[in-house]
Amino acid sequence: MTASTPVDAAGLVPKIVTRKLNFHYGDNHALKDVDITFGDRLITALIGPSGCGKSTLLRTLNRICDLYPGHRIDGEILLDGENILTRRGLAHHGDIAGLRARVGMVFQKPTPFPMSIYENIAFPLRMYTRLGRAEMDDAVESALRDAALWIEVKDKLHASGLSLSGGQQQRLCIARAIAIRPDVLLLDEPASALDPISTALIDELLWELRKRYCVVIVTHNMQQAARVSDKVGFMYLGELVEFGDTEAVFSTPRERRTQDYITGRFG
Ligand SMILES: Nc1ncnc2c1ncn2[C@@H]1O[C@H](COP(=O)(O)OP(=O)(O)OP(=O)(O)O)[C@@H](O)[C@H]1O
Repeated sequence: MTASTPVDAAGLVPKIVTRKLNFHYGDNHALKDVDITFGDRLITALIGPSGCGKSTLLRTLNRICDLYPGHRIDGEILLDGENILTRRGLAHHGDIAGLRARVGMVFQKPTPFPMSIYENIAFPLRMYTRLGRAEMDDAVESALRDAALWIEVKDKLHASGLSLSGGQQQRLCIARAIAIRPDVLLLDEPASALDPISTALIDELLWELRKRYCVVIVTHNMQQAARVSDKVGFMYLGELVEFGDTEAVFSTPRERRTQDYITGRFG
C-alpha cells in the first residue's frame, strides 16, 4: 500500500470489487446483482444460511465456477481494477491459470496431493517458478513456516501429506496456496471439518495472513466470523443483504434478516 493507493468511501483499499454480479446454474439464479468490495489486507467473512450463494460468490472470484456446465455469469469482477470476466481484463493477469495463481483457494475438506509434504509445496511452485534445489528448499520451508506448520513437519518432509492430521492437512493446503505468493486467498469453510484446537490454530493463522493478503472466508461458524473478520457480508437467497464492519454488523445489524440469522432464529 502506498500514499497514493486509492481508498473507497468505506475506507477500504479495494482488491476485488464485484458490480451487478449475477450467476446462474442453468435455471437456478444463484447470485443476484451482488455489489461487494473485498479490501486488501483485510479478512472478509461471508455468512448466511445454507444455499444462499456464499460458495458460489467465492468461486466466481477466481473463475473456478467456469467449470460448471450450463452456467451463466454476468456483471463485473474487478481485480485491481481489471474485469476478469472479459478477455482483456483476464489478459491483464496472464490467463486463467495466472488468475488462479493470484487468487488462491482452500476448500472445506483438506485436499493434500497424494505425495510427500515437501512435494505438496514444490509441485505447484515448479509450475510457476524455476527454482534451484536450495532455493526450492527455502521456498518450501518459508511456505510451511507462514502456514504455522514447519515445526510440526520439519523432520518428516518426505512423509505423505495424507499422513497428517486433518488440521495439519488443512494448514498444508494453506501453505500450498500461499507458496506461489497469491494476492488473494479464498477459504471455503476451512475449519468446518476440524476440532476446536485446530480451528483456533487456523484462526490465528488467518490473522497472520491478513497482514499480507486480501482474505475472503465462507463460514457457518458465527463465532469464527466475529473473531477473525474485519468485514462481514450477510447473504440471503443469492443477494448480499448487508455488508459492513464485523463489529457493527454483529452488534447493531441494519437488516432484520441479518439480526434473525446471527441470533440463530433461522439458518
Ligand atoms: N454445482 C451446482 N450445480 C447446480 N446448482 C448448484 C451447484 N452448486 C450450488 N448450486 C445451487 O446454487 C445455490 C447457491 O449454492 P451455494 O453452494 O453457493 O450456497 P452456500 O451459501 O455456499 O451454501 P452452503 O452453506 O450450504 O455451502 C443453491 O441453490 C445451490 O443449490
